[in-house]
Amino acid sequence: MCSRDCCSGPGGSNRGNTCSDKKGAKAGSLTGEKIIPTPQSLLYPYEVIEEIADFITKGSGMRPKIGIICGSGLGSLADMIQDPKIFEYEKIPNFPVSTVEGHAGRLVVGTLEGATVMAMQGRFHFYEGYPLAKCSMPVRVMKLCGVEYLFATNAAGGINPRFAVGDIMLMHDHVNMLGFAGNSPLQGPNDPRFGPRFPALVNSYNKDLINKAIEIAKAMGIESNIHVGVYSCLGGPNYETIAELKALRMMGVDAVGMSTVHEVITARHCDMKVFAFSLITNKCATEYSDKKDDEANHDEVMAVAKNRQKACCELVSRLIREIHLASA
Ligand SMILES: O=P(O)(O)O[C@H]1O[C@H](CO)[C@@H](O)[C@H]1O
Ligand code: HPA
Repeated sequence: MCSRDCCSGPGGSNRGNTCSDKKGAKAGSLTGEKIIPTPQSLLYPYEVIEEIADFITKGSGMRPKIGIICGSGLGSLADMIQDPKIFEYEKIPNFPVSTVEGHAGRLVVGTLEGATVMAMQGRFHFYEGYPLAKCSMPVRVMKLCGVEYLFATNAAGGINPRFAVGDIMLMHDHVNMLGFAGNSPLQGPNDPRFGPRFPALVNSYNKDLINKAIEIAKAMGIESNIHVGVYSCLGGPNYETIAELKALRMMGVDAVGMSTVHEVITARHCDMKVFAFSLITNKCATEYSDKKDDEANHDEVMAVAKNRQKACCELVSRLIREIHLASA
């Protein structure tokens, strides 16, 4: 089974759900040929993930314990890493490439507050044209590199009216809208070496880490900018309509974005501890208005992330320090 970008990602000549490398399968087309569905989990068999993980652990000489995914404009989280070994995505075998502004496209391995860490400076989104299994494949790579804790960060729109731009929402749950639409990174045959066929997702977001983060926020004096809430991932790349935002709010969603949930599902499936937060980069309007200011835009998202990167970096580094000290 082919796992290369030719079959399943932006720039690939055979995008969609077909694979001309598959024995006996014809490349599909929209002109009447048979379309061969490629189960998402077959895109990256265990052995391919293992090869990528070997490439990183051998290339860096490290087995990182904590994995970080940098959200839009939050690449500075990876810049904190000391003695970094940097792997450009395009030079990692079988790795996708980043196509979104604010996602540099490199994996950084090194130490942070004494802990060995690896950070994705650039994540993959469904709207880039990648299947979910491909978007979250690096989480499995992290697992096989030795990672036990996933720190997933994102930029998100605040739906909860109490949230202000620049606040940080610690995720304690999610509503998986892509899942509602029948999409999962775990679709296809299950490989039990990663985890069970039917993983439970209650308690996905580690409560101890949330509590520690709240304590850290108090010590940093940013307690009033910290919330605990529910994130929802939509497919994007368009931002939401007012009616969608109203519906999400009625469902108990506090912040909305286009990422993270499939990474968390993949991490929980392989039994990682998860800590995740959303930087609220814009307030989502839930009432109709003619004001242009009410419309989300990626430049604003990036600008707010840049302004708040210091606080995000401090929160992450202090939490990593606590994890490291507790395990030392
Ligand atoms: O979730 P991250 O990658 O932080 O990025 C968020 O910001 C982008 C939209 O401005 C979308 O990609 C959305 O998901
Ligand atoms: O308002 C938003 N909606 C979806 N994704 C986002 N990422 C940042 N802000 C937003």
